[in-house]
Amino acid sequence: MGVALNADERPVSHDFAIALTSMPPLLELKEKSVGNLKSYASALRDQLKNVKNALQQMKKLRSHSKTQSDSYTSNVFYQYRLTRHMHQDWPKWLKLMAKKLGAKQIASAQSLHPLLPTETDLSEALLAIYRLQTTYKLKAKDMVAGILKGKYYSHDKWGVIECSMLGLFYFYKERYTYAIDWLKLALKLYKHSNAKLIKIMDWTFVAILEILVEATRISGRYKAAYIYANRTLARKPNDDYMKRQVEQLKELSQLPLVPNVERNSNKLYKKFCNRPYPPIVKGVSCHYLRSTPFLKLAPIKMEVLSQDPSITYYHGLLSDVEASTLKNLSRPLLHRAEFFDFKTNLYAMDYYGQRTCKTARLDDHVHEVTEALNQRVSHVTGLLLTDSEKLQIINYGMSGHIHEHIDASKRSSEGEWETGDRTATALAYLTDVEQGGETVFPLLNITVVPRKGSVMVFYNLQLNSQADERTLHVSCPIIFGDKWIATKWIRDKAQMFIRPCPIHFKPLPKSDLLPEMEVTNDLDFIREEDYAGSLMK
Ligand SMILES: O=C(O)CCC(=O)C(=O)O
Ligand SMILES: [Fe+2]
Repeated sequence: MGVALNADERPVSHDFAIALTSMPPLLELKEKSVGNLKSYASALRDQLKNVKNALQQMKKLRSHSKTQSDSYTSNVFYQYRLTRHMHQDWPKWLKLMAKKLGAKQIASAQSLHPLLPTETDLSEALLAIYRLQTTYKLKAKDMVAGILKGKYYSHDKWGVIECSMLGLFYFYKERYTYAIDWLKLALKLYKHSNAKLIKIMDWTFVAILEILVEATRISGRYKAAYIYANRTLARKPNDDYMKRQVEQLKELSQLPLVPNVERNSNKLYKKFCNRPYPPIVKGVSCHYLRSTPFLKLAPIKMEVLSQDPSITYYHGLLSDVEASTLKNLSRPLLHRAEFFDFKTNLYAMDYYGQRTCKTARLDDHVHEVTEALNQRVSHVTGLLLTDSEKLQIINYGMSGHIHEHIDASKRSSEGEWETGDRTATALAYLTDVEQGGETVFPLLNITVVPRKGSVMVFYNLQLNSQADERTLHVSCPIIFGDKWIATKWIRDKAQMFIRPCPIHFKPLPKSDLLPEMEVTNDLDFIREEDYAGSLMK
């Protein structure tokens, strides 16, 4: 349940890290900036040419005067030429020198500035890497080599600055082991990098060493801290703080190595998403569904993943074209995910990174594909989609995920929602995902791998309409790829005669396995703009 922040407190962001749909504008922006910088460089080159020409001309005159024995006053040729040159050419050169260079390009760069990723965007990107690395226990050196969970991907190499930023980010998150790995990698990469460029971006070798001193000292790795402090001092011999550090660390480094225990995330999704890849999906049974006249003509392959609670995976329910149509219909409507706060009965902005995705709702009759999907879901489930919610499309962002949750409202008495609680969820996968992004039911030990065109249906309610807490599920952080889904939440009231509560129904005992879903002030939930902000000041 969320704590809604005031609209004014929301940091401005372009949502670049939140959704992949934001990436094409970012790439366009990059192309524009490159074009602009090229044109600026060409203006500077033209100016340099002018200066060189002027020098050339001057040199010619000077050498002329030196080689001639006759004096300036007696040589009519030289006299006339020099007079003309100094009178006519020089004011021209002066004018060229005074010309404001690249004014057009500077104005264009300034106009692009508000469109650039903000501090919040960068914080979210750092947080995405953090989520990815800590969920899947990835090694920094593997990530830099393009290896994610044992699979190699062609990649844009990260350099000193990317590694240093991550090092500092982990440092602020008090995850020193990761911080040290990233900072050490940054130092290693420094040797093969353009030091001048890195310096322009305010990173120096010694700045990285200084953070390493802190990270190793705070985490109790005194020997390493002593070495880094000495290396820093060698570069900054007058640094009194570092002198004191070296003295203290010399003594501390005699102590046995006992690194401090680091805080570990207790988030369920992290525990359950990091399983061997590819996950083994154990279905109960698999057969063709031919239960209605429609399905007799077009049988659907179904995998029963769980009988109680019922979770079924229907394959080939949507074609590739239909999946693309749903994505395209939603694109203009996508916005940062909100979540329903049952305390306030309002949709609230998700400031705590519980859902790192963009969402949109599509009307049932907006297109023949939305109608067809409804019809097919109704055919395979036998449920009535009257009063069901509008189709929700989700586009996950960088390392996008959804924390553990249940789809039912979790209230004991139905009724606040006029059409009843969410009997079932029909979740259509609109993309395959290269790695990660599985839907996991931790309490049932079920992992569902997204398959484009397949629809997974699970029942959220017991037959007495109370939430079935065993359906707790998460969407694991995407490791590589693009994940889109379409979710249809089917409401309870319409199923009154289809799913009646039997007379001798025994409700499930209240589960104490269900995590408390209140937003806590756990560091995992804290938006990291403060950290990234402080990195850049
Ligand atoms: O994307 C997924 O795998 C799960 C989505 C989900 O749980 C939801 O939208 O409620
Ligand atoms: Fe869900």
